[in-house]
Amino acid sequence: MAHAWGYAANNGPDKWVSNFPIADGPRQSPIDILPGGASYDSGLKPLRLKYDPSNCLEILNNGHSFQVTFADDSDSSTLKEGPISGVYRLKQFHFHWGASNDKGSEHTVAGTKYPAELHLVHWNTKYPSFGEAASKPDGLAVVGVFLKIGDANASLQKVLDAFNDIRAKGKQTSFADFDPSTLLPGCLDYWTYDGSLTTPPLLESVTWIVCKEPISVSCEQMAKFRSLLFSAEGEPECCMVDNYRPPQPLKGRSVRASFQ
Ligand SMILES: COc1ccc(C[C@H]2SC(=O)NC2=O)c(OC)c1
Ligand SMILES: [Zn+2]
Repeated sequence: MAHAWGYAANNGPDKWVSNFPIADGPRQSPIDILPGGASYDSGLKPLRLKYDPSNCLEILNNGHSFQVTFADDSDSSTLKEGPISGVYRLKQFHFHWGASNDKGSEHTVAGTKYPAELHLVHWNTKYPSFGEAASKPDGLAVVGVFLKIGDANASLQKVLDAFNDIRAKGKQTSFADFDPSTLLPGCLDYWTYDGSLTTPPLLESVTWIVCKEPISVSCEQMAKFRSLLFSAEGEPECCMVDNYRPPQPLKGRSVRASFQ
């Protein structure tokens, strides 16, 4: 029977190690980013992101978050340069958020938690597929973007408007013609470090690229995130909130900054 991990007291992040021992591994994510402890690396290139809205396929509630999935059978939506070498294809994006605005992000910055965090997941095309890449040390590159309470985000609203069709676990609906670059901050300064998936199987295959500048989200939009359910139709309703893993030990890793 597949292990039913989650974010509750009985199956949450502190319990994952029993079925996924790598949870105590040397390069786990997320981490608390200390700007003073990051070293500026002038060799780091600007992020080169190119997304084709026509690759956008669907939006689904997977019981842990919601994700927007992209066609990844060509190099039309890619991440290049930055800290990586080669070409990484966009596979999906999803979010993590809290029950209240004082928590929700996975990465933190000098202990500061943001109300939510966006993850744009890309896989290295030196491998034949996303599944293959997910098990390789240089297989994945995830761009993380913090969300900060402020003005309503018009681009994010397009995603939230699809929520009525995916309220329960397992629900999905078509979602087309969306450009994820409209969810990026104006400034693409970033921190980067070697890490892992932040959910089981917690594979240590992610080059993390965390943007310094947040994007905005309104209080009303955060309430919409919290209207989703961890539970499937017909099950007792359980609000999808606090679907974040707390920061993990750095274990000697260095964090580099693309900016001074
Ligand atoms: C088996 O492959 C997987 C499994 C889970 C995730 C999602 C995790 S990883 C992250 O950054 N945030 C999350 O919620 C994944 O994403 C790359 C890849
Ligand atoms: Zn994530």
